[in-house]
Amino acid sequence: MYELRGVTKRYWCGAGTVDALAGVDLVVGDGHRLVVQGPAKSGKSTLLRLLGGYGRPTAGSVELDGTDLAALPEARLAAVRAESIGYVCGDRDLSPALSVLENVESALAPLGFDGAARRERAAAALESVGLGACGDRLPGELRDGGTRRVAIARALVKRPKVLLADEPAGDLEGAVRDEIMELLEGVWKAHGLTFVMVTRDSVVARNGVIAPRLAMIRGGRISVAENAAG
Ligand SMILES: Nc1ncnc2c1ncn2[C@@H]1O[C@H](COP(=O)(O)OP(=O)(O)OP(=O)(O)O)[C@@H](O)[C@H]1O
Repeated sequence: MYELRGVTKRYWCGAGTVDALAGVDLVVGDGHRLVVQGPAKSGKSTLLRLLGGYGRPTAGSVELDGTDLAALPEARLAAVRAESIGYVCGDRDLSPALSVLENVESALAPLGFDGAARRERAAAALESVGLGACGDRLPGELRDGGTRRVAIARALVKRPKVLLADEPAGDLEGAVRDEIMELLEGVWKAHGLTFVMVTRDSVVARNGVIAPRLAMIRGGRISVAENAAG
């Protein structure tokens, strides 16, 4: 469960400052899902990064299961990220020179699995996103949203309790975009994950299957527009 209280994130750039988040209060229950939609530069990625334990707020607290991530020493924070948080950020974290299987396996490197266990888990994660037969390919050889599926498998392979997605269907259109959203919906249902997604795209945000609970973010301030049990 996430509980954010009074979260501000201020960046210093040049002579000025930007409050990317300006006093955010937010609760996301265990196994619930939340979609946050807002325009460019409204604070979406900053919010998701703080939920993921990347960076610390300037003020306020970001609690995951009662632990304030902002107060953890860096090594503990890195451990929480590696064990508990799956992060999908388009497909830019994939290594083009590694095979699809190796890309997924690499998420397990900090967790101390031996090679056979890594391969077994990675193969299962690829199977779960419909890429069971593609492990030997390079990411660049996949088509039609395939690299997004690899990125989702890479986030899932550690079996996290939280899945965070930053524009997971960004740049995709039509049927391929819908397939990725349906995949995420299926993942959420199958794994009982706490799921938070941020997007500029109001079509994605309002996609009925994925967004029973929708929040809007503007200028670093968040408001939950619809509040089903999601
Ligand atoms: N590392 C940084 N240094 C300085 N300013 C930053 C930094 N990261 C973000 N910002 C600023 O904080 C504000 C919010 O940025 P953020 O990336 O969180 O918004 P966003 O809604 O994800 O935007 P986009 O949809 O364009 O990716 C913007 O004004 C941005 O320029």
